Amino acid sequence: MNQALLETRGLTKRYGGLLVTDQVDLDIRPGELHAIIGPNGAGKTTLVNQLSGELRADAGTIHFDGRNVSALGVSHRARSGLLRSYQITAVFEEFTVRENVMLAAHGARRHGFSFFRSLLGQRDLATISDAVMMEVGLAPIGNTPAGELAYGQRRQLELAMALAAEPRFLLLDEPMAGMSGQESAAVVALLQRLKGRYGILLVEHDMEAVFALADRITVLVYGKVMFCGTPDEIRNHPEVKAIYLGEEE
Ligand SMILES: Nc1ncnc2c1ncn2[C@@H]1O[C@H](COP(=O)(O)OP(=O)(O)OP(=O)(O)O)[C@@H](O)[C@H]1O
Repeated sequence: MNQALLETRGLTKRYGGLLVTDQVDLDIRPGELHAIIGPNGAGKTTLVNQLSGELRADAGTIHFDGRNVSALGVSHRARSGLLRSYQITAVFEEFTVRENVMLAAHGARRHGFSFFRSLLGQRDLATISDAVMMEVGLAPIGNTPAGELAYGQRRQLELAMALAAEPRFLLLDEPMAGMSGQESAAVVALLQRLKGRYGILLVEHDMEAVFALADRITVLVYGKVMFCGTPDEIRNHPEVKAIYLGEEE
């Protein structure tokens, strides 16, 4: 049994009288793709914000790779490898796709020891960036300025920039939202390829994608974990079917 790479205990966030996440316990293993589903307003985005460090929890703890990161901010968590796709660095509109990916690769490495930093030259950054663009399917538009990208391509660029930073755990909040059918299919295929390499937490409303991709699924209802299990267990869970999947149908 693998030890959890990302573990939360009693994670809680309230806004006034509203408990948005309520004593959430998660255990996500290395290489696992773990989906969070739940009705609108269940607290999924709030949970992601707490994991990324954008929101400080009112109670509870977050351990990443055995280390308590609860008090760390976004950039510290990102540097330790726990990151959300768009957070690694800003997209520069006038720079090309390739230049943006290179900047992300460079930015994530500049905190290393200067000795290693100096070993990683322009050529290495270009090699890493080209490999990532190939993986994400952005290679054909590597020379397009980011400002000219369609919405779906831009989300793919954000994902490429996160991958260039060589994360250990990716937080993905509705990565397919607003994409065309073709673009969503490309992201599903990409996540299928990435699965196993990184821990991934995926919040997604597209149930077909969730059931195709997830190793395990946590169902959040009114901020509480209602159930956590494999896609088959979720499909056959009467309460989940009634409360969530029934609603989808
Ligand atoms: N900053 C805030 N102040 C007050 N209430 C908030 C705040 N952010 C979120 N909420 C409330 O917390 C609840 C959970 O919101 P959240 O966005 O986390 O849900 P969600 O599961 O991601 O929803 P969706 O599926 O619609 O994206 C909602 O009732 C929302 O109105």
